Amino acid sequence: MAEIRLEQLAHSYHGAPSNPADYALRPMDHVWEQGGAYALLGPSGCGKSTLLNIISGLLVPSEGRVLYDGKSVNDLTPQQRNIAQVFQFPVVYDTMTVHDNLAFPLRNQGQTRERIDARVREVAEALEIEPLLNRKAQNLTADEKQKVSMGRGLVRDDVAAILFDEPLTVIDPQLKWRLRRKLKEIHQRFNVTMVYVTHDQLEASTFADKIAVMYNGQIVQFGTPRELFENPQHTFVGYFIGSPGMNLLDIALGASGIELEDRALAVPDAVVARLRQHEKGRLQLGIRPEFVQLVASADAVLHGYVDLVQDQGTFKIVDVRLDTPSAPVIKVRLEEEAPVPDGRIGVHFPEAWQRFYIDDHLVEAADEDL
Ligand SMILES: Nc1ncnc2c1ncn2[C@@H]1O[C@H](COP(=O)(O)OP(=O)(O)OP(=O)(O)O)[C@@H](O)[C@H]1O
Repeated sequence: MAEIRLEQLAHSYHGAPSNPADYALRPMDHVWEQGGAYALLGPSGCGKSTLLNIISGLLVPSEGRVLYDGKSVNDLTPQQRNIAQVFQFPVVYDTMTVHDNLAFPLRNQGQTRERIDARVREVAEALEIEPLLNRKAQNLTADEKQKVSMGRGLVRDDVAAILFDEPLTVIDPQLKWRLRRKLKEIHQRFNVTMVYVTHDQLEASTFADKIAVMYNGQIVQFGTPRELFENPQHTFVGYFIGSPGMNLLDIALGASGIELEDRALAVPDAVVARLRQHEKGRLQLGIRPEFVQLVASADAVLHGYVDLVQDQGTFKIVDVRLDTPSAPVIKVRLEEEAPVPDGRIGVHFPEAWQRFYIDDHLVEAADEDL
């Protein structure tokens, strides 16, 4: 097990990168602590696989260093790095039994037969594949093969880390949830550093204690699921995490305070003063659909009409179109039983849940603002 540290790491697939857009990974510093359960979450093409392959040694970074427990591994092969990697599609030896597939990495290390058998049984039991141990891998379903692939990653207890690259893609949706929980249990039991790549926020938050959100070749936030939900450091995190994502509204700093088009919003003076300290840039107000309140028309400065109601079974998503000149839509998440208001309604953003962004980055509240 190891701490994995990235130092000014960057990668470009172009021979001679000349601008930031030429980089699949932009310069980053990051630490995965020893024994942690982490997810690397982001949309397709943001650089997740590139980063994982650099950590495992399948890809040589064009800039920066990867350190395991403080030592650079840039010049080491994947084998020398002692990393286990589980890919999207199962990697198993079809002609071998499940037992022999799991035993293979240990036999390569020359471990004793007793030790191998004990460890194979332990891992098979954790993954609930004990009944399959004597079956040939070629006769297994895709789900079962992927469990064997995971088992091959878990079976060695000397690995620096286990990297999972969207490992549940081929798994039946019914089984996915169970396997994610299983992986979490296995993490707690074996205490090994795990990095789990996914584009699915639910998958990330059920597995990981901390999630690194990637966007455009950068880690834009590293935090617990709760931190990502309550305090998105970047508008992308606000938009990507949550169901639906955060409402983001263009606002301006006027003489009297924060203005949303032709309306003056109720924002504490200290927050307005703080925003005024910043250079010019695109200013946005973010508010999660869970925190928007629909109130009596007389009690609000913003008003609108319900445009659309989507019943999700356990909650409702209501689109409210504001009656400001550009008529933006605000998403509001309501309890399943809550009534949907009729006619002109007031829309209120509680101060505690207002977040402000300049050029997509959160403007942190100063202690005295809180
Ligand atoms: N071998 C390659 N040669 C050139 N460009 C590449 C190569 N591999 C990836 N890229 C580009 O690098 C960027 C990051 O790709 P990467 O596969 O790391 O993203 P990802 O987040 O893992 O996406 P996905 O979830 O679709 O696998 C993308 O723009 C991709 O087109």
